[in-house]
Amino acid sequence: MSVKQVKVAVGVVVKAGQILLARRNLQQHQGGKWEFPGGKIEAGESTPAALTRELKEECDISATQMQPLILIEHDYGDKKVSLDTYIVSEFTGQAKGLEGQTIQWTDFNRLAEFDFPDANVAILKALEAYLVNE
Ligand SMILES: Nc1nc2c([nH]c(=O)n2[C@H]2C[C@H](O)[C@@H](COP(=O)(O)OP(=O)(O)OP(=O)(O)O)O2)c(=O)[nH]1
Ligand SMILES: [Mg+2]
Repeated sequence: MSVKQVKVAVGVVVKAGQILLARRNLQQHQGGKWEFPGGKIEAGESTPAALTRELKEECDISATQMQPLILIEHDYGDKKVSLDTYIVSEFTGQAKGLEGQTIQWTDFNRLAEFDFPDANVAILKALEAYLVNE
């Protein structure tokens, strides 16, 4: 049996204390859940390059500053993911959902109200620690 494994670049985009969320389309893996924008890293591509490309493709923003937050390995059973997660602290452009997905800016302290994929629990913990020390 082959289990799909993908390397994903994930961006926690922060602006004026708010965080950018996108809702995964229903037909996707983990469909209907909220996520931090991002996508698969292509062969030979660095994580920052992949994240910059995905943020432009999905949300129409150009990231200009990012730093690593945490690398999460998670097994969903039907798919294994490695989420190389960065904080995107500066960007240009105005975010919009270019792939039909709903996007939303939210305060950090309201993130618990959103239904995220299981792998994101560890991202939220790391983000809390990051924001406390900022
Ligand atoms: N972008 C993103 N993906 C996440 C998060 N949490 C989480 O478990 N994932 C998982 C869901 C997917 O299995 C994978 C992201 O893949 P993707 O967005 O590039 O791929 P996709 O499902 O849209 O598939 P594709 O059509 O692009 O091939 O990582 C998150 O916060 N952001
Ligand atoms: Mg994606």
